[in-house]
Amino acid sequence: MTERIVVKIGSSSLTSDEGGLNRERIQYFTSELASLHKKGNSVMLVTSGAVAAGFRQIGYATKPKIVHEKQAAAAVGQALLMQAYQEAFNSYGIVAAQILLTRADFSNRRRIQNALMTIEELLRLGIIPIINENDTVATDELVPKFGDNDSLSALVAAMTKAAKLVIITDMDGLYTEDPRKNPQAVKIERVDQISEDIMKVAGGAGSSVGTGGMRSKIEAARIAMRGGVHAFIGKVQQEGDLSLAVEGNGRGTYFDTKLNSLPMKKQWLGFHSIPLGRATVDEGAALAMLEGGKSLLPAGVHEVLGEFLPGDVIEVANQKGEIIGRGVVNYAAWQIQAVAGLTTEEVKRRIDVSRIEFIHRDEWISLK
Ligand SMILES: Nc1ncnc2c1ncn2[C@@H]1O[C@H](COP(=O)(O)OP(=O)(O)O)[C@@H](O)[C@H]1O
Ligand SMILES: N[C@@H](CCC(=O)OP(=O)(O)O)C(=O)O
Repeated sequence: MTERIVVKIGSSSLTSDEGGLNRERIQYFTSELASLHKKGNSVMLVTSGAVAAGFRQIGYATKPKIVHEKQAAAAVGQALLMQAYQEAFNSYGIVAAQILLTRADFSNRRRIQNALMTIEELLRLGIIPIINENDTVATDELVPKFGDNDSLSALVAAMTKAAKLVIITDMDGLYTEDPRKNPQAVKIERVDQISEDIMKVAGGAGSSVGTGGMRSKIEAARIAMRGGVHAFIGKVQQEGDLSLAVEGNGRGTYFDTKLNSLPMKKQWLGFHSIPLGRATVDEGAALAMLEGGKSLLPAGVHEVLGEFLPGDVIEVANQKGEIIGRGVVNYAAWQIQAVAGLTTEEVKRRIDVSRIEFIHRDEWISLK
């Protein structure tokens, strides 16, 4: 069976603690990816390693921590990384393309649509898109950053409606604790649902070149699963390991989902839109939205915060303060404040709105 597959490779798998690219590893991963590609799969690669590849080249002794130093290292390292991949893929007769994205690109529907159309065209031509965060423009201060590439890879997988996301790291899966800290930790083979307990076992980065650790990988698996993508987190080391991972026999943890892929509009709403307010709803309304697939009427709204206009996105919380989803509102903040808790007849008497639903079910995504 041929599939659309996103493979993410972390810095820890491509470079050493001392910095610089490990060419042998690049050669190995490329041959694994080429063999997936040869079988007719549409393969996308999300790769880290720009900072780790570049810092030694420009004379830093260790992986930099200051933003502009990291960016300088990435600017040098990204070119080295791409050059190494291009050469390696060329030896298999495969053309590779570079795509650099930021979180801001995802929050703008037009921009991400353009990026997706480019990716579609590349895949149609049998080219492997090689994706990384655009480190030289993304900083925590100016443009929100992914930081690690785990969530970037999950968003790419969900947006392109991939069947699988393979996150390659230096550990052969998720353990009950970080095995570097507790060698007695036990491997978790399968996860069907990402519960609070699963989030708790995942710790931070293990090596000095890694960034997100297991926590960001689990978060990525959660985004992928929500978008209908099966995820795998693990290690590939020997010939054929990547194909084994894709086929379900890899050395790692599998995160299986029963959900279908989400339409682009709902993905944008759930994961990339910027909410401008929050409405707290009563228990009945929360249940009707989450389990009955119903719209939210003013009667179920308890409290509203923020300044928003019709067409803006807000978060919806239950009475415990937990966020249960996001939706596009049909009312301005002052309008819903005036009619929260009132019956539909009463609302119609008091204000004039184009649609009676405060949030229509077609403009809503549940995040519970
Ligand atoms: N529960 C856990 N199970 C496995 N690894 C864990 C766990 N908690 C933390 N880790 C650490 O996460 C590291 C992998 O993340 P990271 O260093 O960011 O790698 P990468 O560069 O591949 O993204 C492992 O080396 C490991 O030390
Ligand atoms: N965009 C950055 C990624 C930073 C990073 O270390 O990420 P990761 O190894 O995936 O945890 C780079 O290429 O260096």
